[in-house]
Formats: sequence, C-alpha cells, structure tokens
Amino acid sequence: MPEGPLLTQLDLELRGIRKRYGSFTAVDGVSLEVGKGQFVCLLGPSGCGKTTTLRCIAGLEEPDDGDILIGGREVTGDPPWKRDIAMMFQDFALFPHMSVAKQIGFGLEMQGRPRAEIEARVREVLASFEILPLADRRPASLSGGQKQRVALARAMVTEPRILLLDEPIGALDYSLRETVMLELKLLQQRSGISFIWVTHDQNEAFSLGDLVVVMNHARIEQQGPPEEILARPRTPFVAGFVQGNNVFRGKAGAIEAGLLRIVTEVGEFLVPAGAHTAAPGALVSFSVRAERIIDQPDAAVRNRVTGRCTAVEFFGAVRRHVLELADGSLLKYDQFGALAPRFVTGQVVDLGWRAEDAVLHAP
Ligand SMILES: Nc1ncnc2c1ncn2[C@@H]1O[C@H](COP(=O)(O)OP(=O)(O)OP(=O)(O)O)[C@@H](O)[C@H]1O
Repeated sequence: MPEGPLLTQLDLELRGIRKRYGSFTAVDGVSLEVGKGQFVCLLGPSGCGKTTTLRCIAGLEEPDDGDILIGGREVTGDPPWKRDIAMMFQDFALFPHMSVAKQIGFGLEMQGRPRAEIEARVREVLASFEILPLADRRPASLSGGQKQRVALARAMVTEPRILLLDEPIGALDYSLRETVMLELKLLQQRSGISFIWVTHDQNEAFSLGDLVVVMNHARIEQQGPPEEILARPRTPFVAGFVQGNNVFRGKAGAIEAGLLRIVTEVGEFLVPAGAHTAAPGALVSFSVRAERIIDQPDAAVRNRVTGRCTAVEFFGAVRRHVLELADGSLLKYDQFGALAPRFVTGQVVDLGWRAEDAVLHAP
C-alpha cells in the first residue's frame, strides 16, 4: 500500500494487536491510531491489558498477531532502541548512583553524541524542567515530585516521537498530583511528543487525554475525546466504569418518533433510538448521568421513578443523593453547588429525566 500523507502524520498505529500468555489472552485485537503530538490515556480496571499493550508498543513484548507502526514505519519486530520511543515507569527507575545531570545526559551518551552537545542539552533540559539547582544531587535526596521531574526530563531529552508512561504519577501524594498533571500537560504540549499514558484513574485520563481509550478484558470498549466518552458511553461497561452514570437494563419495546421504549424492573422508559435497531424483546441497556436527574419532575418529563433516599454524600462542589429503587438497584442524583440537600435519608421521592438525556448503548 502506498504511504499516503495521512499515514505519515500518525505517530503510532496499532493494527489488531494480540498477545497471549499460554492459553490466556492479555490483549485481544487492539487497534489504535495516534495523531501527531497527541496525549492518549489507556484507561481501564486492573488486569485489562493496558500495560501489556504499552509493553508491545515499547518492544518489550512481541505481539502474537498484529502490526505496530511508529511514524508510519513498521516496527513490530524491532528492539526498543530502534523505535523512536522512551518509557517512564511508576517507580521512575532512576539510577541511584548517578547525579541528576548525569542521568539526564545518559540517553544522549548512549547515542554517542559529542560531549559539548550533551552538556548544553542537559543544561537546557534542566532549566526547562526547573531542576537546575538539583543538577548535582543523587536520587535518594530528592522528593517524590522532584524524582518525577527528573525521570520525565531523562525520558524526554532525546526527543523521542512517543513517550510511554505506565501509571507515572501513581506513586505521588494525592495533594501533589493535580499540580504535576498540569505541569505534565504543558510540557507535553510544548514538546510535541505524543504521550501514551496508562492509568486506572479516570480523573487523570479525563483531565489529561486528548484521546481516552477505555479497555476491558483485553479489548478496547470505546475510544474518543473525553467529552464524548462522558456524554455518550458506548457500552454498559463504559457507562458503569465512568463515574456518575446510572445504568439501566431492560427489554426493547417499540420505537415511536425516534424514541425506543425500554421495559425494566423499575418502570418503562423512553430513550433516543439513534441508529440502533433493537428487535422487540431484545435485551438492551442505557444510561443517564446523575446530574441529569430531575427532582420533582413536571408532566413534560416522561421518564419517572420513585426512590427512597439511602445516603447523601458530599464531594467538593457536588452533593450526591443515593436512592434505592423498587428492584433494590441504586440511582444517583447529583446537585451542584453548596446548596442544602434536597432531601434526607429515608425520604421517598419522585425523580425523572428527559428522554433526550438518556444514552442507549450499543447492542
Ligand atoms: N508475563 C506474563 N505472564 C502471564 N500473564 C501475564 C503476564 N503479563 C501480564 N499477564 C496477565 O495479563 C493480564 C493483563 O495484564 P496487564 O499488566 O496488561 O494489565 P493492566 O491493565 O496493566 O493491569 P494493572 O492496572 O493492574 O497494571 C493480567 O491478567 C496479567 O496477569
């Protein structure tokens, strides 16, 4: 196939990557396209295959099937050092006996660059990561945040096309993470290097990623910009995994005026049918976000339920009410701002949502 302009613009392309360990399939047909300088987050629960996918991209694992292209060039059988990538691990893997300046220059030394060039480049990187005063220190004397910057500087100094990061801020104190995330995003944008960032933390993925790739059981369930994944979860797994969704399952009824009727244990609801053609009686699922729930809905609100409030929780700017429905399932209703709670534990209330606020999942 001729190499068109579109192909060469991609920093990374995975075509049907499959990796087995004995009879266990850790990655099952993963395909992904990463544009120039994109920030991609691989998100999913423990064991879903994120790290194995990253290790295949790095060349630390060889896939059983599929192709890997970096910068439009096939690299599937190449060793890591021939791939125009760098990696950063959760424990940072700094060399304990080397000064900060020395380890930042290490990759350039390995490339056999002239000494003067290495010195100049290391100073430049130390300055841009604001760690010049740490140049002569050893890793043992650095704080977690400082180690993180050194590891990142070391990974980015050779200007790889792609930086692969496995839970890179997982070891940092929670209070540090927000600042570090902001810094990392700015550094990534300035560098133009694509980041492939593995995390099980959806806050990280949604605040950093241009593209979020949600994995489950060795496969990609959904990929897209964060807004799209939040607003339009494609499967019940994605809807359930992403905070704040209420997921309902039921049987498909008729479609009228573009709305599919769904019969559940707690009532009948109308959901925009979109392009879906669910046969009557087919099992289907849909979700509605907690902030879309309406308290004391008026007659125009066609989807309605009754629930008993079991808890009122408060996180940051959101007050979440948890209600038990007739079948024992729980419904979340979020209220924004530091307003008084709408109701108290034990109270039985009517709630609803507009049909257009519900999202039908793919069959
Ligand atoms: N070398 C190996 N031999 C056998 N099984 C493995 C090997 N490496 C990974 N696995 C299995 O493959 C599956 C996917 O592992 P992977 O590390 O990719 O998951 P993950 O999504 O990164 O999880 P976590 O967030 O816990 O790191 C797991 O069930 C794991 O036990």
